[in-house]
Amino acid sequence: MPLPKSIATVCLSGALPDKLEAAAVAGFQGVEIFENDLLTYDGSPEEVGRLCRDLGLAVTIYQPFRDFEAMPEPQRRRNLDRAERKFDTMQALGTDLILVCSNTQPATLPEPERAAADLREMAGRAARRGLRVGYEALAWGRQTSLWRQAWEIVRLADHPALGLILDSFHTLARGDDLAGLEQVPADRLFFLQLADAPRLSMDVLSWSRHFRLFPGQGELPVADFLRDVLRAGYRGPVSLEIFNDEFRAAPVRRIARDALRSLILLDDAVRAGAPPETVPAAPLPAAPQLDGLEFVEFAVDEPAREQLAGLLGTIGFRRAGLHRSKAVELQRQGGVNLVLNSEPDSAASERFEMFGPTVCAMALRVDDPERALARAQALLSPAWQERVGQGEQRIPAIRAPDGTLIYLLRRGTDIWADDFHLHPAPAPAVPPLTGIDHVVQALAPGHLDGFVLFYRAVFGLESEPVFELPDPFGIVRSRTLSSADRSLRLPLNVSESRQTGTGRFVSAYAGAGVHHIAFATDDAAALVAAAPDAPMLDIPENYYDDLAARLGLEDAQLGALQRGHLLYDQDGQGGSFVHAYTHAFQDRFFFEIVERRGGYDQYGAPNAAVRMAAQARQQRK
Ligand SMILES: O=C(O)c1ccc(O)c(O)c1
Ligand SMILES: [Mg+2]
Repeated sequence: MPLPKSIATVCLSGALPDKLEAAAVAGFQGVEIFENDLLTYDGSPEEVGRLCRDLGLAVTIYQPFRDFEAMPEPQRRRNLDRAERKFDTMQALGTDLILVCSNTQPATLPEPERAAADLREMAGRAARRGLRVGYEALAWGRQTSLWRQAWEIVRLADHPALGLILDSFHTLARGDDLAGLEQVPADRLFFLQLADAPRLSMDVLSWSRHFRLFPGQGELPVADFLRDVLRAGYRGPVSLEIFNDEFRAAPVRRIARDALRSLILLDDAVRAGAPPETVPAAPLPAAPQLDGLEFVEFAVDEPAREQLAGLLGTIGFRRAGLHRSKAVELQRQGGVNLVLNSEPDSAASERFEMFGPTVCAMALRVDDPERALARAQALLSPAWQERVGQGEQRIPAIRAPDGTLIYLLRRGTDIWADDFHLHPAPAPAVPPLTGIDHVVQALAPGHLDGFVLFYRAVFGLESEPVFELPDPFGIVRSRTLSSADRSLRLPLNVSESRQTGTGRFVSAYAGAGVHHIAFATDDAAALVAAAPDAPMLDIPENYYDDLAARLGLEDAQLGALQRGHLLYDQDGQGGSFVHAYTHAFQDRFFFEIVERRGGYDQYGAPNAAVRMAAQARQQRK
């Protein structure tokens, strides 16, 4: 049996009953009741305790109890009286554990013996009522800011009702680790809180109060931390304590589901090396081996289908097949398949009715679709089954967090011959595309961390740190997820401004969606030269002047780039990147042609501002 999963009410939005219900529906077994959530609620602690029991939730802890230890008199006495009143609340709630976080007051005395004596007194009073006290080092505590200091005080106090509480954020944010934890007797480890975070350079209090993330969304080694705690013998609940401004503002059910998904993934990450009784008996089905995108599907109607086929035709796409029973056509250029779906009464038409022309599905080639689907389901992403015609293939699918369908195809199988009448394609007039290099999605603010967790968890993608890209009308934040072999690359863009290209796209779609698709080629200049009708985005001369100055390109190379409206980037290891953009289709999504040379592994971020300014000009024409 894995350890019980718990979540602090502070992670979730809404009134206290909404938080509790969301935690229970997601599948948590316990909750930490945050004092503020109780104080602001108009029901008694008894009612809250009853509600938790009715929902099948244990109240794992009541917290926080602040600024208690090592205070001079008369605060010392007052604090002990205050503790008695909190014990009453705990008994009404039905929990036996209170979290005392280390004192942040300037008046606290620099005397561990005093802190220990006060905690011992509090623990003695708690024990008389069958209650316990846990002591946690806040990273910004006045005298106690490291777990080893907190342990030293607990050890000195030496009371069976007093133990240590560990919180991954406070330890990892300080660059500290758990070396030496095995010296702490396991029955002194009272509680475990987990939180991840992005690496930020700011004061640790603000970082902790606003930017914590669920494990797997950030950059801290939370799995290693958990493994160390389990190895030290801890057997209590594993509890998420995430202070995050976006989570507090988001729909509570969505955040609660992300929370549980993060713990399911974490259980699996620590399997190797964790005591077997602390993790689920069955491992998660392994993440799929990915082999790129077999197709991307657009929801269109007849006029949009014709216009989109027209735009694609300028870069060499041709109609290569028609579906046997549905209004669906296959457009193909080299190794790229795009499906244009105008079938009424389908998942695609539903998307089209809501949003207009938009990407409604992506198909991933995987080693084992059934295993990939089982993993997705185990990670709380339900299967989706599209209506199929007689004799047609059933393709397993799941839905991305924005509702986009993700089909799972067995790599190496031909999915086209059964369902499509295929036409022999005429020899292309332009150099062939070799595949889909990347697919960029624009997300509504507040959705990035949930998407990152979904793709990391379900598909085992790796994520890169956030880039900030300047659009003329605001900042676009971009974080890329990709498979280790780079056969799948998914940059995710978010903008707080509604005026940026990303922001306008998101408001037009009232949500998230594919904002652009980059096609790979071996020779971008040749492709653009052979596609004179392609509406390529104009790039200002200043850009090429700067390129010459910055990178010292030769005149011939510079001239070729400029003629082709091509952008250029280099990495420090001899790799380079040549890319160009089409105009947007109906001011919605657009296409990019990319050529990677010499192992270049980025996305031309230095050129993003030039591209976004050119698109803003284009949009105003
Ligand atoms: O930010 C705080 O004050 C705070 C309170 C309680 C905790 O458990 C914690 O980790 C932080
Ligand atoms: Mg904590």
